[in-house]
Amino acid sequence: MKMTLAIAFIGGGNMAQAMGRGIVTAKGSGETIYVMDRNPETLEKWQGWGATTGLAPSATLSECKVWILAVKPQNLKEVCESIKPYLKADTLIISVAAGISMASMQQWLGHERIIRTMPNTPALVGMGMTGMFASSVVSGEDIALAEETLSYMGGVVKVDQESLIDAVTALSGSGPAYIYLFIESLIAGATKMGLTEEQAKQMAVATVAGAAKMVETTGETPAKLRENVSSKGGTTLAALGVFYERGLPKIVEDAMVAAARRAGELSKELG
Ligand SMILES: NC(=O)C1=CN([C@@H]2O[C@H](COP(=O)(O)OP(=O)(O)OC[C@H]3O[C@@H](n4cnc5c(N)ncnc54)[C@H](OP(=O)(O)O)[C@@H]3O)[C@@H](O)[C@H]2O)C=CC1
Ligand SMILES: O=C(O)[C@@H]1CCC=N1
Repeated sequence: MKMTLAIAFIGGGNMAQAMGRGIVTAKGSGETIYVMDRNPETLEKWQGWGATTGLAPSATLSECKVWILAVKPQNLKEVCESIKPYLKADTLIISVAAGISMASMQQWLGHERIIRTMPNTPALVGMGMTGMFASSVVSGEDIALAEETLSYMGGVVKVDQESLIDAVTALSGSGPAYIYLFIESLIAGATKMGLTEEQAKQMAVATVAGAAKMVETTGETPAKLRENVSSKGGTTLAALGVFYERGLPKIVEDAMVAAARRAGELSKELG
């Protein structure tokens, strides 16, 4: 027997699929999920996970208590206007859109029960991180429901000011891309030194994952763990010297500021 629909993804692309996959893995099936996306090829993947799908807004949306808004910020206003007729008073909206303010979504939807979140794509493997902000009109029950939904994808951190969602975007939302660039660079450096692509990838991935796990589990600061690797007069200090000389910490800070600034620009341009 088909299970009752519970969650609707509005937009079924990259971020929604990462989140959906987290739910499917945790629940064993996508039968409680409804996905609305205008691309039939995108929907095929969801159908393979057991989800119900639709190409355009329909009454099926009203069957779902939680709606996850997962279209690009540029598409959000038109999408909100198209789904608005199917909203019920108790529908809980979770937005994952970068830069779009709570006030704009409340206005476009004529609805107050909205939670703003910033997830990341490692949700796909249950190792996501989501920052969330709920306004004072959202009940404790709805916040708990949002946290439960998001916990299928990994960790959840609540922030108490909406503006901090831009900082979350600059750290964990966009962050996987920074780490992928670092991994790409490690692989490129190692293959130039003669390791095969496969060997380099295996070592780069294990190094990044191992270092992150050390920070998570040892209770040591990242700075102390870095010092533990850095033998006096050794190889690590030779490498770190280049990173400092070229200003890596400042480069990272500037990059994060650029991401947060872009979120602010999206807000000004789109709502
Ligand atoms: N990707 C990431 O790592 C992260 C993304 N986000 C946020 O997630 C949101 C989605 O991003 P992402 O998944 O990368 O984007 P995608 O483009 O991969 O997915 C959005 C999907 O929604 C569809 N869509 C757009 N408009 C409509 C419409 N009117 N009706 C039906 N379907 C529609 C798109 O179709 P089409 O392609 O035809 O436009 C596309 O399939 C963004 O707001 C982004 O800020 C947040 C955190 C991380
Ligand atoms: O690049 C973007 O705008 C989205 C938001 C965070 C990650 N991807």
